[in-house]
Amino acid sequence: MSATMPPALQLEALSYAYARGRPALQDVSFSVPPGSFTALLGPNGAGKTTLLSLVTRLFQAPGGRVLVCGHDLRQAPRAALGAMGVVFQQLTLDLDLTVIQNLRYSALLHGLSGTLARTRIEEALARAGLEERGRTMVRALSGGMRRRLEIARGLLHEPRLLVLDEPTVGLDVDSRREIVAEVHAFCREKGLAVLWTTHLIDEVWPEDRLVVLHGGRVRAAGSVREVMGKANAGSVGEAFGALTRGKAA
Ligand SMILES: Nc1ncnc2c1ncn2[C@@H]1O[C@H](COP(=O)(O)OP(=O)(O)OP(=O)(O)O)[C@@H](O)[C@H]1O
Repeated sequence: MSATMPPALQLEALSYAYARGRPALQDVSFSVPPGSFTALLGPNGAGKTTLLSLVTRLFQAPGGRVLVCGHDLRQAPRAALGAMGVVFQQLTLDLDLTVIQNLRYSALLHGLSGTLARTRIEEALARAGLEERGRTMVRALSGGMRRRLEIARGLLHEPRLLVLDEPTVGLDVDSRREIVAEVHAFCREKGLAVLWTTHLIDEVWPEDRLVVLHGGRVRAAGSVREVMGKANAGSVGEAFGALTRGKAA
């Protein structure tokens, strides 16, 4: 990875408040280095989904900056969003279309057609382990298969950054473990940067980057070892407990 490459994602001083209540995010800054797996770990209500809504431009922060591979989301939204694949927390597949129809529709939205689209769809089917299921209605797939399909769909346009909002919610233990391992492997093999939000400490691997969010604030960010050091903890679980104890200010 080139030392001059900009971060895959850079967040600078992001804050956000819903109409009622206290701010959901306060002065959030961190970056996702190119090719890294960065886990955004926070308990329920920490602000993870709100943060991803700012990163995907569903919401606009009143100040601060979001840069995707060096592209400012506000100044150059097409370039910024084009460099990013997204997997939202809620399923966004059409259950009454086939696997291939869902992929083809997304390919078209990304401007992919003809042979290129067919090649990318074949790659996506293979990546999701759904080669034999292309003509199956999504409704007939298991939860794990649907998630794999969504992840493969998010990679159709070959983004350099993939952001996922608690992608294992609702999956059984085996599917969850497999999907966590697959995305880690893909990140390592293809140099894809990943921002993975979760509240589950066992989804964080020792070589990951880690950002701990609590009460809308970044409590610690860095390598897993650095975050554990900051919390004076012997494990990710201990660090998470120490950094998220009590009410956030
Ligand atoms: N539409 C909304 N209107 C008002 N407050 C909201 C809204 N959505 C979220 N919040 C509040 O903003 C804060 C952050 O919520 P958010 O959903 O971003 O957290 P989260 O870390 O994704 O939590 P979870 O793991 O439960 O999804 C919480 O206090 C939540 O109650």
